[in-house]
Amino acid sequence: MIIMGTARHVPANGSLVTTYLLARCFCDGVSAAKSREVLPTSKVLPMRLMPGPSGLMKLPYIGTALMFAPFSRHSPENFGALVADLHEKYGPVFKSRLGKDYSVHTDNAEDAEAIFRNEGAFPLRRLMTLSKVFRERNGLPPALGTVSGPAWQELRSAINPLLMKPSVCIHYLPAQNHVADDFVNQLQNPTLSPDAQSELLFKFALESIGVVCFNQRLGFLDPTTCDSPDRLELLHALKLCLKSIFLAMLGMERRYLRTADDAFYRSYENAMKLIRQRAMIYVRKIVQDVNRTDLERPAQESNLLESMLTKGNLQMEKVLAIIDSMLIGGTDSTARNMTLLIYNLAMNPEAQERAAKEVHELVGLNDPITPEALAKLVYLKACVKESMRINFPLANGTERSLNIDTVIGGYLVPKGTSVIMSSSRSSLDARYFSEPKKFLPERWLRREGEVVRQDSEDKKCHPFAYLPFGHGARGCIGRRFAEMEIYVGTAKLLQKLKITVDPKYEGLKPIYTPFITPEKPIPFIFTARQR
Ligand code: HEM
Repeated sequence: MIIMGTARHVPANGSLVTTYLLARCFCDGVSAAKSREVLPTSKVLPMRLMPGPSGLMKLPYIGTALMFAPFSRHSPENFGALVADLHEKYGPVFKSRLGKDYSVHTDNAEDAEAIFRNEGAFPLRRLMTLSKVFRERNGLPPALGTVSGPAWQELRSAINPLLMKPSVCIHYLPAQNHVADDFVNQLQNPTLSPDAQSELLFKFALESIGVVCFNQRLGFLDPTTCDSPDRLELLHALKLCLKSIFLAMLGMERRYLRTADDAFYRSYENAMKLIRQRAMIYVRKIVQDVNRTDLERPAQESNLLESMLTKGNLQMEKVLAIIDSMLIGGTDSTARNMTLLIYNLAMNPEAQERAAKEVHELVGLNDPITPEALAKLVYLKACVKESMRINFPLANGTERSLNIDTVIGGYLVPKGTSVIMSSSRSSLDARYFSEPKKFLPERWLRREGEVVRQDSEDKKCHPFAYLPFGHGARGCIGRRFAEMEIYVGTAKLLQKLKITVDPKYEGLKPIYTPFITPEKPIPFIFTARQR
């Protein structure tokens, strides 16, 4: 059985939608042979004919190395620009070597839709082999990114109700307000260098996810403790882990597969061990409380960790695996997207003023953000969405290993192949968004007494063209928390401060670490808002 994404080789008069619908019919049990019968002039070509880098670049591993400096102008941090160049050269669908195997790249939202709709019960991304190797060598149970199939589902279904439920998220709103207040207080310091501002955003993200993981403050935003050697060590370890995982995923590093003595692997392992050791310190206190019979327990989830241990019925090692994933997955991601949002608000003063006005009207000048106000901050939320559209969080987008043979761009891509869906390009594509290069939060607003741009109703806006948190059962598990942290952090910032930036910083050059970040920290200017 095959499924079809875009069919660039369908008859010229056959619309894409019709083709897709026909393809869906085939999925319902009609064979591949029949599919070709129904689309007589479509030529489903074998994957070996798919365009892509040729010659030595077709070789496993060597092909990957040759795509990067010193053989090209791209470093791994410029992976987004590299893939963009390849799309320009080879078109919307091409293949490249990422490590041992071929990966297919597509920037068609229709392909993304076809792939996601057929991903089955156990969606699969390429596994994070570096983390997998670490866990196996240390006799640890798998983490979310290192496992697939029923084992992944078992882990995910135990924590989905805890992490994806809005009531659990809202439970942390008071704590997030405090974290955001501390962040804004530190941001007002006019002597902060651009590097220090960038580091502060990272600390904000870590403190925010830390309070969720451990139900206590970690001290990253307290001026008296934030630069203590043990905290800086933890920050460094988190950054190192993420970067190492990214390099390994690109296929840039593979020696670690052979030996535990490899220097790249050693530094990753040491960082992971440090993170686990620090996490244990915070976890121990909560475990002691969970085991106490004299403490009255509230009926509502009082904190995530306690819920995982009691209601989720997870063993301690599995809980720690989840905490690792949350700390590593939830810091760079939120910090970098906040940075880009701050940048976009600075570059678009009208949007910034409208968002600030909304905050002042719904929250006031000093008050904390309540659940009711949070629900109504629609313009601020539209700014967050628009910022991630215009500066997509990842170099490309979500990846899936096909669980079924699939036709992509007219080529038959075999089951098991990894497909990278370039949302970073489709988010900026005029096929899917009107005036795609403009920062227009209004495009996301619904008709609720809001001034709505005509194109918010635009049929062009394909739901699979913009997926910053991925999609479906394997979509980002931290999405609700990430969004809440960004909304609260930004609302608190706009409540007090005005953001400006020298116009010479117009035209951002992003790099990926692996989340989007400016090539060099941008010196933002934060000034108190006039009362
Ligand atoms: C703006 C912030 C964030 C962005 C843009 C983001 C984006 C993503 C994306 C694109 C995926 C892959 C989804 C898919 O394959 O369909 C993902 C997965 C994941 N994210 Fe996030 N993320 C963010 C914040 C967070 C936070 C705060 C956490 C921690 C709670 C987190 C933890 C994870 C985990 C554990 C996975 C793997 C899920 C699985 O394999 O089942 N992320 N994220």
